[in-house]
Amino acid sequence: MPATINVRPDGVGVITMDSPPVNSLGTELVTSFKQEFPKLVSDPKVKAIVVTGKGNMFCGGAEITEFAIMVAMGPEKMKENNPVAALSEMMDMIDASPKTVVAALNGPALGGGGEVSLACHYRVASAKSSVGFPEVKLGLLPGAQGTQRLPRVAPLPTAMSMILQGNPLNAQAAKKNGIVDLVASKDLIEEAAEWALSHPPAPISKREVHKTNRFMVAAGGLEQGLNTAVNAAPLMIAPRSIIKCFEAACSGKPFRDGLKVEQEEFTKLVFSVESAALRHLFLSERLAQKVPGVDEKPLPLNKIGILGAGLMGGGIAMCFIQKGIPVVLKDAKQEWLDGGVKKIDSLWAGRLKKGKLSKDKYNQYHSLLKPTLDFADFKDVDMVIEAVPEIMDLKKQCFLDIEKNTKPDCLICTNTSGLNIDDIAAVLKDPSRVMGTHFFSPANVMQLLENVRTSKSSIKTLSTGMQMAKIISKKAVMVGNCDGFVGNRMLAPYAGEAKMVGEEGATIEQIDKACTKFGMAMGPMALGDLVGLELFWKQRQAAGDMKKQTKTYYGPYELTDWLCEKGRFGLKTPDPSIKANGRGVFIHQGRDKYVDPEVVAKMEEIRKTKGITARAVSDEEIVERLFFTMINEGFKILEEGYVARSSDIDIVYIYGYGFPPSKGGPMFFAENYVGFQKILERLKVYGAQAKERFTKNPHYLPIDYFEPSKLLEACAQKQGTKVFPGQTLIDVVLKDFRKNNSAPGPFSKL
Ligand SMILES: C[C@H](O)CC(=O)SCCNC(=O)CCNC(=O)[C@H](O)C(C)(C)COP(=O)(O)OP(=O)(O)OC[C@H]1O[C@@H](n2cnc3c(N)ncnc32)[C@H](O)[C@@H]1OP(=O)(O)O
Repeated sequence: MPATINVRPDGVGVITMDSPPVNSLGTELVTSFKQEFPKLVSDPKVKAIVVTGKGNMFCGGAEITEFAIMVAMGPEKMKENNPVAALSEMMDMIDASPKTVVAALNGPALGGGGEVSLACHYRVASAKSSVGFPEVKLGLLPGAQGTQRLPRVAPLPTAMSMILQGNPLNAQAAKKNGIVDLVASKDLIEEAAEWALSHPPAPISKREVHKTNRFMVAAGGLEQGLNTAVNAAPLMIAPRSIIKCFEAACSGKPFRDGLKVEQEEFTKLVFSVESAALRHLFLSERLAQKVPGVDEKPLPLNKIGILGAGLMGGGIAMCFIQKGIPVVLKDAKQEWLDGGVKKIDSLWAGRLKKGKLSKDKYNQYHSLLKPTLDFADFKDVDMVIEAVPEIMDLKKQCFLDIEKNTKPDCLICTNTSGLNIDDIAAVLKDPSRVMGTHFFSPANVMQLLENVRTSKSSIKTLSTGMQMAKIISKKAVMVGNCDGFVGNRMLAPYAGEAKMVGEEGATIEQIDKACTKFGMAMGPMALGDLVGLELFWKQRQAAGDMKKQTKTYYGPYELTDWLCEKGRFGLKTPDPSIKANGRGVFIHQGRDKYVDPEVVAKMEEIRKTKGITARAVSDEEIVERLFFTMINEGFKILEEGYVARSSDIDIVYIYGYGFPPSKGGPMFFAENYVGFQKILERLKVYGAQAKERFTKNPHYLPIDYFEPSKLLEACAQKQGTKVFPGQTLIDVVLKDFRKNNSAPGPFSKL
């Protein structure tokens, strides 16, 4: 039974929520709770009741997978079978108990779990427990009475921060804010039982909202909270609904009337595409950890070697050290090593100065870092991550040196973002030890890790790579070894079209603004300046033929070449003569930036050379051309088998490229916001325009990124087909597609 009861000798009935892994309030648990709880109420031997959770978790909230089922039923059917209404009834049942009910918080009480605790008359918490309402992160609000109960116990600013931002409170803070009555010092259940026996029933629903909270609402306190929330996430609709619920709670309305508002707002949110997107991300993030076929026990990772003490190598070293894992950091020259260590130290010292890092931790971090020039220091490491410059021969030589100096089972990983990892690995006796670990810059900050599977990587290697990401708290996605992997491969057409619409007449400001208005953390032009404009330029130089670019034509390169030839790579290249801390497309001064007038003049010159007359380009066209080509590339990656499922692409884009979470990632956006048919149709239109440009103007090369993916075409044919709640149509179509087509990627037959 997911809810179990037992009666203690002192007459306290204990009901335990037991639904692993997090005691989420699925239909089964709620039904079982509603059957068992009345037994305690009616049992004459029971004097008081304690509600608790099994294991380390009180309760992780409503069962998130059931929301998709609710939505699939539609609002009408939902009236008959509504799991959240059932949850609310469970709250009423607890609240109305004639016997005192105490929540014994044995661990986190989140969302619906927090609401169960507030339905109880009192809360006794273990020191390691917490209370939180993270629903807003799923585009929702506490829909099982939480919005009406919390402002009846906590000060409004606390309640707002908890529900609008989803910030949990630890037991001590919850006690300070009136949410928890006692933090247990010895035995949680004993102390909760004692509290229950010595206090009368006191349902929160009967309490008046504190007059300070009422006064704050009357004085406009809610608007401030709303503004902060809306500024932080302008595309989200949940904050407005949450504010309506607070208004209802704090305006003197009876509890039941407030619940009606909460119910209405919750229903609106649960049916919204924003909430669907955020729920998709929650589940996708966890699904990405389950890589098909990668199921061996990982190797232990007790010590790590990093080769290359540059910006990436240093950032990667920090990730391990901050988790207590010793790192041997090697470079080829003392000055490079010193520079790397200095940079790392400056980051830790900065945190020390701001009080964000203790002196002890700072010292501990340094004790875990061993800088060296000697490969022999890699003799006992379990994994080496190579982060040297992107030069194939250099990487191959490094791999041979690593092989000579490490244990035979030590993993050898490369942080390359552009080179073929199979080619690098081919120099080794045992290429099965190799995989790609593509970190994003700055590596100690960015959450994404693209783990790259080569054609020879062993399952043990891949399992260890996924485990490594968990240890250092990265969101890892396993991808295949294709050009640019997932993220940069999809970025190429996006960046290419950004340059193309610029040549056609859109201004640099307009291009970036259209993308930030779409929700991107920054526009493509600003992104280029941030990551460094020279990357692609150097790749093309290395490939030997500047005109041909690397393998395919990703839009015009004249402007970037001109900037790179002048040494203006973006944020990393200051220009003291104009007081710029970075110069690329933009002149960066402090935190401000403006488009370099010389860039505008150069763009006009390029247009003149190519015989182009600038035209007005609409924001809509910019968005379609940049994002639809990016999405098309995502479909091609799926059809070629370089990624397991569409949601993995979404995770890459959310955590690595600043794609707006409320749009769920590019593939979710394609399926749920735009529709495959429209994308296909627009790709054809823009593709025809690109073809005409190429045929008429000798300055252009043919573009193949408008060529529609076969998988996209197959999805467009099936558009509108119903799939099981929680599934995506892309993945359903993909399954058939993979059955009937062969493809080069490692996931093509999985
Ligand atoms: C009506 C109500 O007001 C509405 C709600 O309650 S909405 C739900 C609100 N609750 C939440 O948002 C909490 C979501 N969960 C979490 O934040 C974290 O999972 C946690 C802090 C509870 C545990 O974190 P952690 O120990 O790192 O484990 P984590 O990997 O995240 O989760 C373990 C498993 O439980 C699942 N899970 C966690 N919370 C869940 C939930 N509320 N519903 C369904 N599944 C859940 C995860 O998907 C994962 O499944 P998997 O093993 O198949 O991958």
